[in-house]
Amino acid sequence: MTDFATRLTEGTRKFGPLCVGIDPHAGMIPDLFGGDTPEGIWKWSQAIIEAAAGKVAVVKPQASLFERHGPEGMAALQAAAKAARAAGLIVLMDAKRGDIGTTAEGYAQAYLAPGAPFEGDALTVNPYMGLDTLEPYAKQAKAHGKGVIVLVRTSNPGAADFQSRIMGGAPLYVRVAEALTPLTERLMSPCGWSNLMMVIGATAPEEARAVRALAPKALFLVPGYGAQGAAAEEACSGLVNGEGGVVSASRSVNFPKAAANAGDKASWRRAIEDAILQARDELRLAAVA
Ligand SMILES: O=C(O)c1cc(=O)[nH]c(=O)n1[C@@H]1O[C@H](COP(=O)(O)O)[C@@H](O)[C@H]1O
Repeated sequence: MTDFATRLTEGTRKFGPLCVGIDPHAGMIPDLFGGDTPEGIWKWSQAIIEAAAGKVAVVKPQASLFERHGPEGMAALQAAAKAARAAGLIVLMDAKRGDIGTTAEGYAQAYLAPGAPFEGDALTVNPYMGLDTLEPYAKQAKAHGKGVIVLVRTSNPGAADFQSRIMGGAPLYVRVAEALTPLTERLMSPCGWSNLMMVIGATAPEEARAVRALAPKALFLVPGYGAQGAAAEEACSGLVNGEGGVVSASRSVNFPKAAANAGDKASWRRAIEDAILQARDELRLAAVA
């Protein structure tokens, strides 16, 4: 079994660090696919996956935007994760789970266990309830070569409300990164990177450098490039010679202007592919600059 960190590192060596988000926002799914219905978001997700396959290594479906359609939306999420993995893409399930250890077990089984209903290669989780709550995910990661993606310094403006508060002389996000050191070690991959991935927003490049110094072996998931305003150079500030993580983009590659104006599926597909290739090439250059 080739583990998450190894596959991600090989994939980003080949394609660069862009991770294509799959974020079916309300009111944004073109009528070409059936609009904002469970069937529409599935057909649209499938088309995004087809456009991304062979151009990038990694995709990140956002669970809430499927969940809002209830069971049929969750069936679309399940189908999207399955289709992406079948297309050879590495799938980061973005559900930002967090619960006490005994019930976190359920989330770990739902998203990371082999054959799980929403099986991905890795899952985003919230560490706020404590290190013990990460154990069920770590157990799946260790047993099945999966990745655990822990929020450390998020990209949103409110990240400063709690994460930047000083705690014992250092910001809370630094304390979180420090506290994750033993888990990062436990989940080390033979490739030299850990199966522990940290979320570090592209909107916080200095914080990314600070966390990289503390966590030299953790992979980074860097959201905030594109629609949230961070530039490619900022997004890549925590990468090391182009390696050590991915930069995710959702709205900028899901809903580029040219795609909104497309009158048929072929021109929609061209617009999406152009947006993916432009972001991919920009990030690939910035990652090694
Ligand atoms: O974990 C995430 O993916 C995430 C963490 C974070 O700090 N900020 C953040 O924007 N995200 C996700 O990354 C994506 C960003 O989308 P865009 O702003 O459209 O590129 C969304 O799916 C967010 O939920």
